[in-house]
Amino acid sequence: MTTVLRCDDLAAGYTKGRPCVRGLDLELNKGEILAMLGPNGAGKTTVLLTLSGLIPSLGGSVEVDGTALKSGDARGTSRAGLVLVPDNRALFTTLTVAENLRLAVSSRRRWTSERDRILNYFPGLRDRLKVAAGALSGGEQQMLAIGRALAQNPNVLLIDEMSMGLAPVIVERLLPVMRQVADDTDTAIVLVEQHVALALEVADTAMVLRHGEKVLEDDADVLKADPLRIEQAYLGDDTDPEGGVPASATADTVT
Ligand SMILES: Nc1ncnc2c1ncn2[C@@H]1O[C@H](COP(=O)(O)OP(=O)(O)OP(=O)(O)O)[C@@H](O)[C@H]1O
Repeated sequence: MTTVLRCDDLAAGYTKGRPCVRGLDLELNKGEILAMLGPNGAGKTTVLLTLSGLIPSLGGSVEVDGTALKSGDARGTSRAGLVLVPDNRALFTTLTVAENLRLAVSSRRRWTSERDRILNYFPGLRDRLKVAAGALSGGEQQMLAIGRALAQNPNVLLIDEMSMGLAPVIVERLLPVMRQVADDTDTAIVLVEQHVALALEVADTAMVLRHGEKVLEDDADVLKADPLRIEQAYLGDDTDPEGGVPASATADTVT
């Protein structure tokens, strides 16, 4: 097992001295999938933005493949092989599918082979290569966003709310592809996901963040067998039903 992503005592947020994520330790091996779970506002997106250098960290350290990342250095982070698929997908909507992919492939020589490798994961895009990204369905756009990230051959792929705006049936199809990618390429994947049960099906480990702190971490199989632990981690001490009790972790969605 080789650790590819490690963060120690990470503090993250938007105002110096007022972190909304605190004391986060995280270790991920090559080819492993971590499901990062938690209620709205727990800090999941903030962690991904910090890991990818899009916002500076407020404390702690992050390493990719043993190399310490500089805080807020998005370019250096991307060079280290850490790639984010943001929740808004950030596609060039007026460019075609092929053009979006082409921009992510660094070598002209490898373009065709890289394109075909990505289309093997997402065969639904094959007939859509000449279509503008903005004209794709939500599921196709997500495939393209992930495909574009894969074209950068990441060591670590961070995917924020892959299922945002997608029907569960599409999510059921996409998540196993991420498992396949991790197995084929040894890419480590952090999945921020609201579809808890589906995420646990493909993940190796899972953690729950709540109010900016890790309140639960275990093997995905162990948590799958004991969904009450996840439910309790989401709830914390908020037992007031008026406050909104989340759906069971056995259900498709916990928000
Ligand atoms: N740009 C911002 N400026 C200031 N505060 C922010 C900003 N974005 C998020 N926050 C705050 O940071 C905290 C964590 O938010 P974050 O979006 O990371 O949570 P999340 O777990 O990803 O939630 P969700 O599941 O709803 O996306 C929240 O209190 C949120 O209001």
